[in-house]
Amino acid sequence: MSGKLASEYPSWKKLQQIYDSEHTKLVLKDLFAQDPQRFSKFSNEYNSTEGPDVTFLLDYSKNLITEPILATLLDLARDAQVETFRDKMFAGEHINTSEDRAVLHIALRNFGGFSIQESGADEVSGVLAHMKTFTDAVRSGEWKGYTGKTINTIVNIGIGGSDLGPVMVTEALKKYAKRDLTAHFVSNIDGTHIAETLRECDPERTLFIIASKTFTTQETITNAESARDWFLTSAKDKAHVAKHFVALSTNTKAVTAFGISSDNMFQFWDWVGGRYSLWSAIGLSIALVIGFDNFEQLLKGAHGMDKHFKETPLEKNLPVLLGVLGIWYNDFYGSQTHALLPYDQYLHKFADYFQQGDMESNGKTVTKGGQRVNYETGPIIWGAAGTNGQHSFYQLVHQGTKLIPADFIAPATTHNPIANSKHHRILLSNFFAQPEALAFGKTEEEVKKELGPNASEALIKSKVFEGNKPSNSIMFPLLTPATLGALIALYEHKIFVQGVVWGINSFDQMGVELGKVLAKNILAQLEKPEDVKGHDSSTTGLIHYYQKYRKE
Ligand SMILES: O=P(O)(O)OC[C@H]1O[C@@H](O)[C@@H](O)[C@@H](O)[C@@H]1O
Repeated sequence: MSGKLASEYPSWKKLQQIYDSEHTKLVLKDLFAQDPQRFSKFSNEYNSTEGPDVTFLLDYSKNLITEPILATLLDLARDAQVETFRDKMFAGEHINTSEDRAVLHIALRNFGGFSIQESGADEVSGVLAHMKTFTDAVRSGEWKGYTGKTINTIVNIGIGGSDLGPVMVTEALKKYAKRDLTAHFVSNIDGTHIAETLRECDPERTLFIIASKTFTTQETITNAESARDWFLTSAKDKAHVAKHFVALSTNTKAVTAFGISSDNMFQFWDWVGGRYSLWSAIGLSIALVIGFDNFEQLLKGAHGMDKHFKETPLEKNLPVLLGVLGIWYNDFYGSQTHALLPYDQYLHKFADYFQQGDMESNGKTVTKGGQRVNYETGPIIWGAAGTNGQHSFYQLVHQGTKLIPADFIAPATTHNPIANSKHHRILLSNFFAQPEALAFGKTEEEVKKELGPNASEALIKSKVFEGNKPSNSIMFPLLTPATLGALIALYEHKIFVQGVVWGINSFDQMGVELGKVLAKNILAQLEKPEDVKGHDSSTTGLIHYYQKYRKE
């Protein structure tokens, strides 16, 4: 991000030459055969140096790299000044240039004393204390609803970054959940979402958490108003709203205007990006579900990874390694997507979460300086929890025409060792087998041997696995709050590294604006066909069709 396009760096040019001349020779089967030390060379164990013990293994040996290629990829990180920009982020410099903001999710989990000057950074511990007091009161039953009953249901109303993090983490840490507190998450403007949720709620025992950084997001405010109307149908008196509605926001004025008292508002700051906000007050639903101490462990685990990212040389720096490996496929192999494949049911929302985390951050076409890039930026992120994916899309990953790099993620120990951990052993055997199959495939010779002399040529060909499909494997002892925190921070920083190399601003999201503006304009035209003006014939035709058939 030195004002240049990434493709102008000497290291980028060198990588292109290496790709052109060597990629056909980069065959995992041969690379492993040639070097018995390949695993130990291309794997790293992470051990936290601060806070709770967190450890995991990153095995990146099944990538289409050699030592010189990796060294050149790391040169690319150096040419792009990744370390300088990382240090600027940690110091609170306004690296989100288009919005003139600092990028300080690391300040929300700063238990080890990074010195950060930005205003608001010194208020974090106060908000955490507020969250703790509130969380303890609700969970202990001390906080009562308007008829004196305890809270047994929470409904987080938010969208995007004000929804996906809490959803993913409460699912991931369900083992730590207070089971007699039900959590719902309403995000979609589709009235079905709030209507179906409210069917399961008792107004006397439900707490609504209105989560919106701006407190102007149409979906969230509309859902919150409908929730308030529903609540007041039973509670009647507006004064009761105080016991049942809290807000998580940076916008005190709008929160107060909604009718939520500032005592029931949990603050955060403009330097917390929506997709990096689960560590802030936006995490209140997480703290309510798993308890404040576990929430703090999550934060501390992330802080450990922040330290690792800040202090570890590039060669051993895990977010940097993941970042540059992704660039190798995205920009030189032409891979369009990257799959996140956790072999842990608790992580079933992990890919959904990083769809926003990665694609909203790095789905950009112009550099910070306003130049159009002449290379690919952010990959399409997708995935599902294993082994479900194996019975669905893995066919294409194994035998389709596309190269899909993937991260396999799994815990060594399960929280649910039912049937003497038989389930977990089967799960893990698949976690080990899939990357192996992807990397090494199955040759025509092997298939022929298996099928015998009478097999047709076509059948033989259909059973060949070309292999040579790259993957990373991440394994940790057990999915604890601290481990999850470290894992999320690992991917956050990977996204950062890639954004710096591509020279883009990973921290704005201008691309979500146009659709919002057009929808607002159309909303005002929906009543009468003669009001529908200023559109192309397709949009006009669609609106007219709606107007013909709607029943309201
Ligand atoms: O938290 P609020 O302000 O409601 O925003 C919710 C979401 O809105 C979207 O349009 C994006 O900008 C996201 O980054 C953001 O997380």
